[in-house]
Amino acid sequence: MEKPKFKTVQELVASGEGLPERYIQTPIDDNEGQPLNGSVPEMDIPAIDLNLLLSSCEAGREELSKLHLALSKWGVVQVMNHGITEVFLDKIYKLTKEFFALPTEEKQKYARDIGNVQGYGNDMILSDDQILDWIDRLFLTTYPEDQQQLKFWPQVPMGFKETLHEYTMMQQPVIEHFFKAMARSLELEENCFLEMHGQNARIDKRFNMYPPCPRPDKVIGAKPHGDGSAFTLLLPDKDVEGLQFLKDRKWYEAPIVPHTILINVGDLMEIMSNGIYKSPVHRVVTNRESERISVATFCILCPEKEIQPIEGLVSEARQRLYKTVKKYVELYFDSYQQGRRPIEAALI
Ligand SMILES: O=C(O)CCC(=O)C(=O)O
Ligand SMILES: [Fe+2]
Repeated sequence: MEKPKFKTVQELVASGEGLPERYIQTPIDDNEGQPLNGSVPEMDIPAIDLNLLLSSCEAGREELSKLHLALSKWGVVQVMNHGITEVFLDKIYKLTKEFFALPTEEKQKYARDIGNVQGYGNDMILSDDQILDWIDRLFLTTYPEDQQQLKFWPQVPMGFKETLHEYTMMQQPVIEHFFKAMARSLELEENCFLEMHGQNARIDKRFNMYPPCPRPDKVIGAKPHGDGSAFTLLLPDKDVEGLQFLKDRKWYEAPIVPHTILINVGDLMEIMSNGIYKSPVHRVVTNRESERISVATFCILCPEKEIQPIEGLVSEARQRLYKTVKKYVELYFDSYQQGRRPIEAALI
């Protein structure tokens, strides 16, 4: 199949050509005229103990209310005690860094095809007037197995494929626990989200690389967006900040807490929770000095399943806010690149 003609940001930097116009943001109204790299306060999100969340002791109940508070206020928590070892998480970071450090020709072996999101490349270009994000990425569906496109799974660095497979398997119990904990924190039957989630729920992974940028005041790493997932497990860079969340029209920096997993609510959970848990808008800013990497895991519900607010969360006092949606992911990709929030299309 024909490969798209693109230059990744890493190639652009290496070519020394200077900064193309296409990366320069025109003023955007939600940053209230602030330079993109202005300093912002840190958000006060709690670290939640995943093990404790499912325990019925007093401490477990307290943990559930901490979860409820954080997800309704920010839509984000740091999760500790998730059962994935520090050594293993470090291996994921190391392999991701090594992949992006490979020569261009090697990475291009995994370049995505036109019309396919899976594979290696720069920001997806969907229209001529789109302002591009300062990001290169490798996007892979890792579960279920019949949706994997193994030709995009890097052969080098050695062990990448196996580790990725192992990581996906290790995440399954974390995902299941988190779905159950969210249900319990909303006083729902603990399997209700998992049942809506469906057997063929998909897990997508995005390895993100943000090279150092000559104009962090005018160029963005990832434009403001909410995730189209049920929720996202994120390993943000361990040393380099840049991830910010929007709350009440103000940006806040996500703290770096090594070896925790940052979990943010996605649009699908916002719909299922009838808006109680928020899918937060977030962005990534760039900096002049350091590259930044992150690894995002998106839990996507089976696209054929209908998603709607859980009955127990609709009442006279809390009217139903969202329509029933199907194939949300397709709708998502179209709106996302046009800078619109796809979830608005689901509002009643
Ligand atoms: O790089 C990050 O920290 C966040 C990436 C992100 O928001 C995404 O991949 O959806
Ligand atoms: Fe995101």
